[in-house]
Amino acid sequence: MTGDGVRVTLDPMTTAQNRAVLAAAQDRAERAEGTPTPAPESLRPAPAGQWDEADDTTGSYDLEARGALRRVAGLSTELADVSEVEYRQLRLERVVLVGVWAEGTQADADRSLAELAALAETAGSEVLEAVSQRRDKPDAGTYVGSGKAAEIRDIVASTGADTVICDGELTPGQLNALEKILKVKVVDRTALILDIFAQHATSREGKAQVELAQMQYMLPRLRGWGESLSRQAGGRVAGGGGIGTRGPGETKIETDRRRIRSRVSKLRREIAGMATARATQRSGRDRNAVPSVAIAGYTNAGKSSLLNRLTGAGVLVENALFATLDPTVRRAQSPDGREYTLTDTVGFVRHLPHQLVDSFRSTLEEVAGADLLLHVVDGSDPDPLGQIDAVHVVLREIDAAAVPELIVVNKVDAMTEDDVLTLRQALPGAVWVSARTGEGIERLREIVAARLPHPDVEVEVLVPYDRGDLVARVHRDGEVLSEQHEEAGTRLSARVDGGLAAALEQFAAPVG
Ligand SMILES: Nc1nc2c(ncn2[C@@H]2O[C@H](COP(=O)(O)OP(=O)(O)OP(=O)(O)O)[C@@H](O)[C@H]2O)c(=O)[nH]1
Ligand SMILES: [Mg+2]
Repeated sequence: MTGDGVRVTLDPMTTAQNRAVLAAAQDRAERAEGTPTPAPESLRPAPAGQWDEADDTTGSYDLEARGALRRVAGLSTELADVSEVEYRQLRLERVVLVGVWAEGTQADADRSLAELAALAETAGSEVLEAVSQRRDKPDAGTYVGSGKAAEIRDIVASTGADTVICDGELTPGQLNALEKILKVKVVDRTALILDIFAQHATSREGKAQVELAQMQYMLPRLRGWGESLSRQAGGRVAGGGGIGTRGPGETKIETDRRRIRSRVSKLRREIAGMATARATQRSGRDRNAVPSVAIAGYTNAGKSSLLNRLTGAGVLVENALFATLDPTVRRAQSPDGREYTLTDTVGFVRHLPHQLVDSFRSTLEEVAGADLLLHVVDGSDPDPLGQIDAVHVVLREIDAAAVPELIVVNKVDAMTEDDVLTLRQALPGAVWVSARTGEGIERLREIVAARLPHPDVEVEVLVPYDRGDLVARVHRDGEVLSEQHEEAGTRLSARVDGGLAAALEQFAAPVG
């Protein structure tokens, strides 16, 4: 059955986040419009004031570099390899969004499309229109019903869109059938998220992980893309001179398949190698019994901002989805002087493509292996509880559900008092902070310190003055209960872990 169609013109003022993402996208689009010859322009630094004000708590240098890279990367649509082409052409396209709304309220459906819009804009597209349809379930053949498809075809024609983005993961058959009707390229939410990851990956490991996910997405869809590409010859794909002209024939598809399969195995091997190196570093930290705290949460919740606020790390902060892909580990210190590590990680999203969860598994082990999880929630989002649920789904997938969790509601500066009151009832154990203003950060530091695993051996020692190194270690890794300077040395009463207790044994002193 075909239900009622709802045509939504996205109100860019719905949420502050959406507004800011829109502004950033418009900014990008304007800059791109003024650059008919992208190469020289892209090498010029962005004018001052274009980005968040430059300060080392926002990693603004990285942001600038990313903006420049993004445009240089646009040139790579000239690559002849179909497997490299398909993911690099979403940016700066003019898109129509299409959602099927099968469950939940109208508000849920609107939020889902608003998120799709934010994703599209993060990828560099310009959103012209958003349409959603109420149905029991997506149409098996064409995702939306056939009547709706015809309506969307008219919208595409009248707005001059060159791409339609569907809010789900579509089968190759659905993508194909829709392209036949709409006469423009159709991509799904999974491809869109993969595209953003591809644009944001910077490290060798991150790039390999994204490419692996892309290849796995690509493999079953190869034929579909081939057909659509050949039919689109001479189409309006932005910046893609020649992309549409290379429809691979049957043999080419077979060759591509083989090539992708062998690339997949190679990438798996590479990623496994890099994961081993990281595991070695991690076990080094474990041996020294440095407790580890992982920051996780929905994308754009303010995880990197919080890391910067707690450690002055200078990690990239951007009002864009999936700004962070690589884990950053920084040392932090509790108010009582103990050291621990804080790790910033990739953000999660509703229906995070399983290909990405799979290929980022080794990175996400940082979360699963942590002693404490700071689950950062954007309190100013319209649906913080929905975001928490989505994060829990991913945490279960990566076997991190058992890690002790501390919910940190961020962006309280952007919340109304009413919102705070409502959310407080739903989240009684949460800590309330603003990474931006610093509000609540000291309290957070104290709570984190209290939740760190406690060293469990109590010692009473008299350490001679020439072993100041040991005293320093007790301060750094243990918990000092009392300290006195006596003639023969420093008398310490402290709680430490087993390793340190063994090193201190020779200086054991009777309580006195
Ligand atoms: N109003 C307000 N905005 C904040 C706060 N913390 C972060 N932001 C903004 O939220 C946006 C996202 O911040 P990030 O720190 O990059 O968020 P993230 O969770 O690391 O995002 P991803 O790495 O993309 O998943 C940026 O525009 C920040 O300036 C806060 O306490 N208050
Ligand atoms: Mg981040």
